[in-house]
Amino acid sequence: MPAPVAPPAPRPEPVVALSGVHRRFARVEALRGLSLTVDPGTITVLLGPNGAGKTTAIRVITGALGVHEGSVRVFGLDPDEGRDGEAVRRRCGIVSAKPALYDRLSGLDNLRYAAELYGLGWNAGTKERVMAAATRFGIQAALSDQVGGYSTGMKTRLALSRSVLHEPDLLLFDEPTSGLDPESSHAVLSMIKDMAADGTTVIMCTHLLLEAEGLAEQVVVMEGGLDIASGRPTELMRRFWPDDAVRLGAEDPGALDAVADLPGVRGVDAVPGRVGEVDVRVDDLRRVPELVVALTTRGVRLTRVSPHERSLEELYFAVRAPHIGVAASDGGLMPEAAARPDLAGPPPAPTPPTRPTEEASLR
Ligand SMILES: Nc1ncnc2c1ncn2[C@@H]1O[C@H](COP(=O)(O)OP(=O)(O)OP(=O)(O)O)[C@@H](O)[C@H]1O
Repeated sequence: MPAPVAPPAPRPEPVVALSGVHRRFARVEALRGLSLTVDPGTITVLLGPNGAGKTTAIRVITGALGVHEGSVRVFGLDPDEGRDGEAVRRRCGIVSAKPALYDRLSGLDNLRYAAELYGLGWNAGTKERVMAAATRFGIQAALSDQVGGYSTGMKTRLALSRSVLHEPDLLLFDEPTSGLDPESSHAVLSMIKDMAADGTTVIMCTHLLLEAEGLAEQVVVMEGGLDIASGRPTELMRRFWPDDAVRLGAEDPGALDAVADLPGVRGVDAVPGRVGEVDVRVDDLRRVPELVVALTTRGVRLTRVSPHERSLEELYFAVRAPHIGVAASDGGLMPEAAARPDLAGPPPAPTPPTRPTEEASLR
């Protein structure tokens, strides 16, 4: 008798659940129906052009901003000031893009003040926490200096130290590596990973797609106050590009035309900026040796055969393409899109995607 199949584990209670959230400022509707779910212990990265609503979303989650419509739940509570705001904020650590610090105070006094605000008191245990946080973020040697003399990176490190003093369950970072040198950025990102590995939930905004690549368990691409796509990067990539692809290069670029007619080939895409290379979409990567043999038998001298892994950058531009009036290229990167870092005014009506057949499922 076959063993009974165990029912799937229930999904854990989300740490953050936003549903149909609208937030308006005088003339701008910064959030136009944003929905977002964040599971415990995961890293969610909010991506999107300037003005997409990322910072507003973070401020709504922390209760710094109320909403005009929709529902916001953080740890199952309403973070609005008049409701459970204080209870929510006690469990959150926040680092904004330009952290507010007291320039005239020393780093230590800034941390001490924050510890007192968190209700930790100033005792041996708190002092130990302060030193541990400052050491973790590499700012301990400068703690007695006035913060006004800190570099941008030192200020960010101090703000990061401050954000973890009360051992929050949810960390919200708005461009945490902005202004940091590569070494410091690397250190900060690996600390964020460590904290998530320890069970802390992290939500972060960044414009640096490479940075998000190694970090995001969930990406949320925002545009005009809405989430236009969200999910695990690998799942989103599979939705956009259901086929596996292999990149081929040849000494004679024209020789690669032959590949389109070979068995199992579903399409061939030029690689922007790389003459003599193409991405070949196949029904199964196990076809690749066959393709190589077929091409070499026809006298094609191959210079490159490598699986083509999609990057988060390609995904980002593919997701945004219909919103900026540039069709998603099968080759991935769209220089036209890269040259338009922001939209002036509301996005044009979406154009049908050329490849992503499941685009309709992306909001
Ligand atoms: N306090 C405010 N008063 C008026 N408008 C605001 C305010 N805060 C945000 N906005 C507007 O709301 C929209 C979304 O802004 P938001 O800062 O959330 O975007 P963002 O995605 O974080 O942008 P960036 O990547 O530039 O930081 C923008 O049009 C912005 O001008």
